[in-house]
Amino acid sequence: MDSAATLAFGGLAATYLFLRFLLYLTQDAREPPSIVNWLPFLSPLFGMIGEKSQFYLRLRDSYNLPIYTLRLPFTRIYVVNSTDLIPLLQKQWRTISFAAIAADAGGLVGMSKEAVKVMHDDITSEHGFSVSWPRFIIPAMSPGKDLDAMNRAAITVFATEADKLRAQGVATVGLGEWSRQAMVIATTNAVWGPQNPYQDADVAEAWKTFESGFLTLSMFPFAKLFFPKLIRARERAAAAMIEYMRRGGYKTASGLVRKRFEHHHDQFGLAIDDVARGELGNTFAVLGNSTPCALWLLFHLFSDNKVLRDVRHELSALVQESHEEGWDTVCSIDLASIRTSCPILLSTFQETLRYRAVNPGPRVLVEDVLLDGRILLKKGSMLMIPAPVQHTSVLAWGNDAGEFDHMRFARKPEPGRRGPNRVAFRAFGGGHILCPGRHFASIEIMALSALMVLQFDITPVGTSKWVEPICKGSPAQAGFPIPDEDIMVELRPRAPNTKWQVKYSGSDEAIGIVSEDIVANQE
Ligand code: HEM
Repeated sequence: MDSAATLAFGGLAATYLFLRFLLYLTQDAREPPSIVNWLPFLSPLFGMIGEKSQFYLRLRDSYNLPIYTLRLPFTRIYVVNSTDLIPLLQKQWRTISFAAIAADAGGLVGMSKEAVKVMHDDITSEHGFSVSWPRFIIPAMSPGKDLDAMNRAAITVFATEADKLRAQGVATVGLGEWSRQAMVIATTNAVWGPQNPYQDADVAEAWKTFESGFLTLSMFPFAKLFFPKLIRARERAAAAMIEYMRRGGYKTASGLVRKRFEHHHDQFGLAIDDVARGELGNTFAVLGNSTPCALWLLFHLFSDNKVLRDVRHELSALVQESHEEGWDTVCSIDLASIRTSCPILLSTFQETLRYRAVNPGPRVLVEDVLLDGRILLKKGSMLMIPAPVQHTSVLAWGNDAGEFDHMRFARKPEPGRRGPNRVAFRAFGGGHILCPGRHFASIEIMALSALMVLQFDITPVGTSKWVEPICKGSPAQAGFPIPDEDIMVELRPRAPNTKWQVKYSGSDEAIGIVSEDIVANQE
């Protein structure tokens, strides 16, 4: 070895030893054990980027720890495996904060410095902006007339889309693209009302571009210089939303948007343009999970004949037939009845959420926390409760945790078979950070699926065999995996000369999907 090589090798070895020592020195013995340190501060990054949610499953199975630390450059992440720790963590919602993450998104959607400051003020108090708004909108998103109006608006779009497809006869579509478009139009119409800016395909496309680069923007401090395309897309969507707000579009929007306006503008004094940019942030919550979730439910319903048969049987009982000149049959359905009369569809939906959700459940420590009087979590760190870790836990779900069982949530308790574990069901979050859109999204996605199951046969193009989609390129921030290639399918109307009359009458009771709603329904 020549002296230059010796010097380089010596330098590397010294740096390595120094970094290992730094790791040791800065890790408190009461913190969760730090793992994956073969290349200090960098090796966890390789796993997180390369393996995505599979990384956390591998670490759970290899190390068998209730909670562990991943050390990264300038930060650390505590990753939770143990279901038993979740209630303890949820009690500390002020200091193990989701609001702090939501507040950081203000800058990314281009809100003013004043607005971003308001979002960060009193971050641990229920009177602060970022903690109080999710509570403030709950009445508009809970069972009642506002929620019914939203679901009705979405279902009107689905019924029209189904009519258009039936009129085409056999249609060939990409299932992902078709369901995404139907969900985007239905959901955004339901949320932003008759003046919905996303009705303009150009604005919807700009939003899609911005969404795909959101994580990139959040990671690079000089994003404006390096990613002009993303910034242009954001500004295109922002301009449309600002115009919508200035024209008073929110006045005819859903209760959700009206409540947000009242909270952000009337109570906290945000400027109209900032409120509008806030709606870009809201679009992540509104569309991010529901669109891919709808695809996966359709996939599970149509790719397994048994599931399709069971769900179709259940739904067919809700259809009333009559006759009208020019039609073989007129079929009428009130989709409000799927909430109470379709336990197998509901169970298939819940199982789809359990089996497919990959949300990382991120939180930020805004203060030091001594969990259970023994586990130290340090201020400034991140904490994650990855949904797939909970959803595949054999302890929580039994030996068949790795299998898709469409009856899992519908079956009566049986000796020797574990029932659903509600704490380990993380698709909608839990405790204080529980998705307020869950009632709307559940009805909406099941309604779309119900119409498709009743009206169409769907088969992959050129074969009757469905293939599990590969999702290697799915974006890291996606709440559900996005397939690398679309699933090309043929949609064939089951009874071509049938007229469909679809309505949604509404309901005052929540569907029991998360434990918080099941308890509330029983009270
Ligand atoms: C299948 C569809 C959906 C899923 C799986 C889902 C999932 C989630 C999850 C997991 C969280 C909490 C984040 C966490 O624990 O880390 C959340 C929060 C939220 N979701 Fe959803 N969501 C869905 C649809 C919707 C829809 C349609 C809306 C609005 C119309 C919505 C509005 C929100 C809001 C506003 C929050 C923030 C709550 C807070 O800050 O406390 N979601 N969602």
